[in-house]
Amino acid sequence: MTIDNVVGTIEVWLGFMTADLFSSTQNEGCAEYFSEYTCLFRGGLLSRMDDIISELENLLLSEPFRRVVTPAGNLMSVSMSSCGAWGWTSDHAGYRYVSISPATGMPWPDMPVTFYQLAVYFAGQAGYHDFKPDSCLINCYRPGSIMGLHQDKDEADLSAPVVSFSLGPGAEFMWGGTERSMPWHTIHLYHGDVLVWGGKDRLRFHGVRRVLPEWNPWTGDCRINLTFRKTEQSNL
Ligand SMILES: O=C(O)CCC(=O)C(=O)O
Ligand SMILES: [Fe+2]
Repeated sequence: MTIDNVVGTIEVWLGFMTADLFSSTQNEGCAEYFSEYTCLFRGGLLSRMDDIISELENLLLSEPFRRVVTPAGNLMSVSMSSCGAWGWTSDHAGYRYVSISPATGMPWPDMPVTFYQLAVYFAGQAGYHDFKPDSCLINCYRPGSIMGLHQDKDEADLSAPVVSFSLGPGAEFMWGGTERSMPWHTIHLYHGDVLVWGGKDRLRFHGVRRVLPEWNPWTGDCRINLTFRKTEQSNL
């Protein structure tokens, strides 16, 4: 790796870069680094879009997007669906993973093989081998939807990365530190992008500040984000 291609790939990350980055083999298949543990594959999904969208449409028939409330009783602006053995949900009792969809009373739809294989592939390219996601949360951001700064920490296995697919209108993704009070930087996520974070970055605060008012031929005005996680819940 040359200094040129490192510099060319970093949008705003200079403050977070460490000397480790230059000697790291953690994510040597990575396209763009944001740190040693976070990697972006711009447009990584574009060649598979037909398959992804048709699987998505199919699973949304049995598990449509729905809005959930936070434990404090606030309706989230993002609507959600899930597939895989475990689905993330929230209500007055708290944030958690469940194996039965609260909306349908049925197990969540199976995770499509295409989704699973792509998530495993990009995790591997980012240096996270043996990733076996058992949950895929699907978020739909309509114009005006946001997701506040948060950590993904409801998974029992924090050694596995989070693999995130972005579809549809672009978004300003906030990428912060391991404390809420730390400054955050903007990573622009666009249609077809894959972002993978894990290791020391696994508990970084992050969120979506804004979704661009765009119309996308595949998803219309809805930004869809899929996050693959290994939850390793034990009471299945
Ligand atoms: O929409 C995104 O890009 C991130 C979603 C997210 O952080 C989450 O679902 O936990
Ligand atoms: Fe998150």
